[in-house]
Amino acid sequence: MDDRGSNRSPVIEVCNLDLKIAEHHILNKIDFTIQAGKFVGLIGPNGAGKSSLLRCLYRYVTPNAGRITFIGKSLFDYPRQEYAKHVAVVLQEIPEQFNLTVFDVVAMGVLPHKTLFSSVNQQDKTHILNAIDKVGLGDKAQQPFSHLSGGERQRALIARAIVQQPTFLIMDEPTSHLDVKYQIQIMALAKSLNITVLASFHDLNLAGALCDEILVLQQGKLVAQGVPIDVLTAELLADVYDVRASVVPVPCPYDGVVQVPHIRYHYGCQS
Ligand SMILES: Nc1ncnc2c1ncn2[C@@H]1O[C@H](COP(=O)(O)OP(=O)(O)OP(=O)(O)O)[C@@H](O)[C@H]1O
Repeated sequence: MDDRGSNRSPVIEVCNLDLKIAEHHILNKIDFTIQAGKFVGLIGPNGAGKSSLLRCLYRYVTPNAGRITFIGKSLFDYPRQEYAKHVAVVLQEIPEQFNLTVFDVVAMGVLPHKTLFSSVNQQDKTHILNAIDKVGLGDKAQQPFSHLSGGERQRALIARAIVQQPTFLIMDEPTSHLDVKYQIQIMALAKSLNITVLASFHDLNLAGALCDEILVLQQGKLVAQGVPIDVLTAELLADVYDVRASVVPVPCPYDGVVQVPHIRYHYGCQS
């Protein structure tokens, strides 16, 4: 069912956000709202500011101006553990997690839900193993995380996010190390969680097929936002990415009703 037009409560509200690093204006007066349960894609060329914006949202950097409201309260007012319960992050830089097994890494997802004196119980263990199975790593649960391939590590980190049961999932290029099967499978899995997701993408067809809404950054400015079929036009691809392409509407793979954009690039036609 297409509920893209429905009015849900906002999970994230970004207002007039500015980020400067050493006099370089990286984000410029960014405004947007993400409603609960939406799967939102963040796209834009290299250097547009996608990772910087996500870093503001997962509190790795503090913006110079503007406001980020998370479920009605300033994002920066949440105590650390409270924030960790609500927000999960999957990044493109994959840490080594020295000496830990895949199970150990995924189990970190339950920690924000534990008090100082409670430990991982049988129910948690079942939940952790289920998440490891879901991302196709069931046979590697006891292997060292450091022995996994890049794509397998990324899938383990997505399993960790599943275990964390966040309200809001932030993913920075979550498919960058994944082969095409896992690109589709992992993103479908993230979508099936029915939580609010903001994920950056370079694969615009994947973004167009998966996302309820798309935000487009160009040189630190938000230049377009809306449903994929409205945003991912040949004109936008020419203006923002400087590529020639044709865009054909096709039925959404998830509901077969909504039209999503299918992009065909015209190779060799760049200016
Ligand atoms: N710590 C930093 N110091 C100086 N400049 C930075 C810093 N971090 C990012 N930038 C600059 O900010 C701009 C946006 O970078 P960012 O990594 O957010 O872009 P992006 O859209 O995620 O790019 P990509 O698609 O290549 O990953 C770039 O020009 C980058 O060089």
